[in-house]
Amino acid sequence: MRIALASDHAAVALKSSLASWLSEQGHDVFDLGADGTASVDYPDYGFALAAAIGDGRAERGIALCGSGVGIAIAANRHSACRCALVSEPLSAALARQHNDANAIAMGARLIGEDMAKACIVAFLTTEFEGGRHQRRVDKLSTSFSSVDTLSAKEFAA
Ligand SMILES: O=C(CO)[C@H](O)[C@H](O)[C@H](O)COP(=O)(O)O
Repeated sequence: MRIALASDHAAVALKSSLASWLSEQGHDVFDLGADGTASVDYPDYGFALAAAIGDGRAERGIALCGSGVGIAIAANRHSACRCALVSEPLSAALARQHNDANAIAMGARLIGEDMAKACIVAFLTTEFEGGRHQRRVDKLSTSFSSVDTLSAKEFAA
């Protein structure tokens, strides 16, 4: 599978370990940075990851920062990216089964390497269930500009 990884400075070491591990398993892995521990801004890397999914370079993405929160928010600004923040494998599996997530985000300051790997295994091996979930995932493609102008009442209708 073509898998993109991206992180800010807080998760460079974890990203490097995960990239090697995924490559050893035969995945086509590419690392979008960051390349060192100098302080950088997670939106730049979340956007890069989402863009790689959006233009087809990557089938899946793994986004890492200190908590996973910031880079997940950034990645999800791109309409092509459905990035789930996970810290255990069940959430990663559900993100595939119900949400057809094409990226996961994890926090390098919150979870260890073994747990990150368990989340990735669940993420890469679980299929989207479709059915009622497809309708909901389709709704996620509502454009941001449309969302911005809708009232809560219109969403519920
Ligand atoms: O986005 C985050 C918080 O939700 C990440 O944890 C970042 O990695 C973190 O904010 C970076 O913090 P730092 O103090 O600049 O290392």
